[in-house]
Amino acid sequence: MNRAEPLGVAVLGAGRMGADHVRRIAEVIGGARVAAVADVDAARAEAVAAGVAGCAAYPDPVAAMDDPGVDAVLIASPGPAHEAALLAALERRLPVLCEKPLTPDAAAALRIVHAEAALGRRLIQVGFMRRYDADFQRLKALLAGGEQGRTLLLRCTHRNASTLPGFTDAMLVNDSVVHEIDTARWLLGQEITAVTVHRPRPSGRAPRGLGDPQLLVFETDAGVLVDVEIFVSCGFGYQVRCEAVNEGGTARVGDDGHLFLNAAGRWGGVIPGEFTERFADAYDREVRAWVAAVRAGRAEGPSAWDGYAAAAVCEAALRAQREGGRVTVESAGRPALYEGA
Ligand SMILES: NC(=O)C1=CN([C@@H]2O[C@H](COP(=O)(O)OP(=O)(O)OC[C@H]3O[C@@H](n4cnc5c(N)ncnc54)[C@H](O)[C@@H]3O)[C@@H](O)[C@H]2O)C=CC1
Ligand SMILES: O=C1[C@@H](O)[C@H](O)[C@@H](O)[C@H](O)[C@H]1O
Repeated sequence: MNRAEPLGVAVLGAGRMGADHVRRIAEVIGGARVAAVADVDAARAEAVAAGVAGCAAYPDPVAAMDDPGVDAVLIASPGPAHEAALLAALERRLPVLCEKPLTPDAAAALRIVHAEAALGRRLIQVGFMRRYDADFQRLKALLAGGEQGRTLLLRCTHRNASTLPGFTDAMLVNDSVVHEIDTARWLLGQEITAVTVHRPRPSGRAPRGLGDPQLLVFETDAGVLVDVEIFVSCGFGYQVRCEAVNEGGTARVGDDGHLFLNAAGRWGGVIPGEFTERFADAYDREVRAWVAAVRAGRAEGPSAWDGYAAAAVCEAALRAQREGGRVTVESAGRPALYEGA
């Protein structure tokens, strides 16, 4: 599908991420234009579309996909709305960039994998944007190079300053830890096979009903342990760190790239406030790569299978949260479409 004219994108969901992706496509990346915006909150869709020349607003996401100017879809509605939007896009053979999680549960994710596999070609990329972050890419290259030997442990920290009321234990896994699940699979090239969840006493800052922070320990099929501190009401900013403990050294990303000072008996740096700031460059690279691939008729980046694999691990983590103990991950067979990907 090599094409000269810009790719016409329908953005579904005009909330925080959707509005930011609209700005990114309209003003930052080139090669694409926002042809339509849809939000079940019609006023929100209209307000966002009004800022973009030639962009139509719809209250119905399917109507937006059917806009004549639309060649591809970016899904930025909440996770539970993803399955319906993905199936409608696949039915129309429209390439999709779907914000994480692919779906909040493994059964729905598997339905998407099977629907795409039945078409015989990849149309879906999942928005695991850390794969596009320069620091994480450096860490991946270092691990792949093998100069520090085999990785033994991956130690992850994921902190948000605060979260909205209504954030649940399940969202802690499906919306937040899902990033570490994908990051670990991608960095290590291994599958996660089991998970245990540990809960300290909850912070007084956590929204009512949320057990925050939590410590999740994942085991991979090659015997690596991945621990994740998830703390979504830490109060002081947005902090994502990942340290690989290898046979011959350690390598960490997370603070580098930001100002780090030593001064008069103190050390420290600047902590970004939000993911939109910390991963701004990764989101730009992600959407730019998606547009370039779609315009060239290719599919790349995290696949629907990666979305399913993460959902299967999330499901095991939710069971571990509820029931305690060590829970093994149950995974379906990988369709041929995703072999070697
Ligand atoms: N990659 C990343 O770092 C991040 C990804 N996300 C993901 O982005 C997606 C959206 O998250 P936010 O923008 O934070 O949520 P939000 O709540 O700010 O916005 C969601 C918008 O979707 C609309 N909406 C609800 N149902 C819809 C439907 N069926 N069709 C179309 N629009 C619908 C809502 O009215 C709202 O305007 C989620 O999948 C979330 O997990 C969110 C934050 C960061
Ligand atoms: O994807 C994201 C949010 O949905 C999630 O709620 C946050 O915890 C993550 O840090 C952010 O990257």
